[in-house]
Amino acid sequence: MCGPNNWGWAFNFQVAFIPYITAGDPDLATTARALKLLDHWGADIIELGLPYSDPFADGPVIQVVPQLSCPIAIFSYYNPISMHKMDWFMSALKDCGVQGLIVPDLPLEESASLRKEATRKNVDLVQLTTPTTEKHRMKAIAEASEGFVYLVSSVGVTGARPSVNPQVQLLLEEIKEVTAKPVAVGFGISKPEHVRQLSLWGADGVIVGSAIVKLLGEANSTEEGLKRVESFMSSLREALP
Ligand SMILES: O=P(O)(O)OC[C@@H](O)[C@@H](O)c1c[nH]c2ccccc12
Repeated sequence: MCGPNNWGWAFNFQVAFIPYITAGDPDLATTARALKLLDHWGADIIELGLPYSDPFADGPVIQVVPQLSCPIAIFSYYNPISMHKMDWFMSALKDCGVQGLIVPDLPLEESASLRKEATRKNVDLVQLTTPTTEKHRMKAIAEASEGFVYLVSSVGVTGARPSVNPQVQLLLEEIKEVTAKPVAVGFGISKPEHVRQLSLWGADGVIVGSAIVKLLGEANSTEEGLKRVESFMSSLREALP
């Protein structure tokens, strides 16, 4: 069960491990299984990507969410959300047992109405800051962010990277000067040494997406893919303090 807030104890005792997978990739049945296994293997929060096809409302995935012990943050671009009435979308998230929402292409200046609706439904709208965000804007983003702040580690797109951007150490120092909220770092994290480094720099959470999606996508079968994800997750979790 969740603790006193939407995120349970995810950030209370350790560096949170936050895997990302995309709903329906390769199919909804696999997503449903993957959610249960990621939860079992120690995910503290799961970021669940909502493709434009918006399959989230389909059966198998919805049925699994209430069975999970870790909180779910839905990850969606603004387009699928804008195709629905905001209160309907937010009620659908809450009815499915979702704790958070991350919308990477919604600028802070345009997020007020979505944040208002999210607050009404007790869904945390998590904001993102990047290495190029000015400090005063980073402060405004952190203040507006609910639940935790998503610190994007590098410019560019998602994808495993050989090392963590060294700028993240200073970015974490700067963001922690302006907020007491947990800060989870994402983009490119794909090795135990990345996790160790971010923990040393003071990250409250590490978000891993592409490396997991790749393991699932490159496997010859769902079974093989999930087995690979299990050993990958265990290698990363071992690196957490
Ligand atoms: O895939 P990576 O490099 O591990 O980064 C996490 C990322 O996948 C996930 O948080 C995410 C998926 N799609 C995004 C779009 C923008 C920002 C972040 C994301």
